[in-house]
Amino acid sequence: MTFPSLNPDHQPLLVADGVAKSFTMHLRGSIRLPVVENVAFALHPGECVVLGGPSGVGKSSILRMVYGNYALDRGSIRVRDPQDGAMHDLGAGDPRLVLGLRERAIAYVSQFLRAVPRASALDVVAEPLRRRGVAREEAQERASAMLRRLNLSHDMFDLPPATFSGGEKQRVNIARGFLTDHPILLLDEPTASLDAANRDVVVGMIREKLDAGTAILGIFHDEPVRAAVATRILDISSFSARKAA
Ligand SMILES: Nc1ncnc2c1ncn2[C@@H]1O[C@H](COP(=O)(O)OP(=O)(O)OP(=O)(O)O)[C@@H](O)[C@H]1O
Repeated sequence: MTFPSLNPDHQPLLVADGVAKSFTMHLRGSIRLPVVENVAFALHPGECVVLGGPSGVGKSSILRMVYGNYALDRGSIRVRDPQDGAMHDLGAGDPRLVLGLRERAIAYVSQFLRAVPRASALDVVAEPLRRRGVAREEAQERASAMLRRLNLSHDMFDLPPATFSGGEKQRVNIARGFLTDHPILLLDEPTASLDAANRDVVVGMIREKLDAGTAILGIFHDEPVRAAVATRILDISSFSARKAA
């Protein structure tokens, strides 16, 4: 007998509650810049929640808080750890917890690749798999297949991505983020620098992730991509701290 409440498909993988964020501009007389407040949402397996709202409303800031890059002023962001099935508050600011959840629960495709000097594109893509214990040969084979799917020229696989074009770097970044099976995937404008053909490849990859039960939280300014992948739009304007300020 199974209990519905124990079915992982019915349980959220991430719950944000009462989240507030402001920035203090220390070089500008410590002016406080409120951004968002009372941010509350849940993310379930197989859904793609797209953060919407005008420029500067706080979409990237929310994504960065969810990845543990930005501290929260208030509230909690609880994330399910596949290791013990329990929800842990990433917003509490424990760096070991943040690193552990990045290892096991949350993958992030940022807008820009932060390449390791001298590491080849293939190694940059394979590295998260290697850290998860996959043997070097298998990790490189899977990385290579992913880069081929994203139409990166084979000549570039052994080169460091530092000198690649914007779209080439973005494809390396996408391949790296999509190769592992983290239950939560954060996407910050993954198709911004891509041509139409590669944009379609990425839409296909996002849909496969959703079919496999991955929960996606993302920012997509590209309207056709957004329409093709979003299961729900979360309008961040409703959490803006500025309208009340
Ligand atoms: N590190 C930071 N220091 C100071 N202010 C910041 C910082 N990061 C973001 N902000 C400010 O917070 C506000 C929200 O920025 P954010 O990048 O989250 O918006 P956004 O909705 O993602 O915008 P866009 O759609 O233009 O990318 C902006 O006014 C921005 O200037």
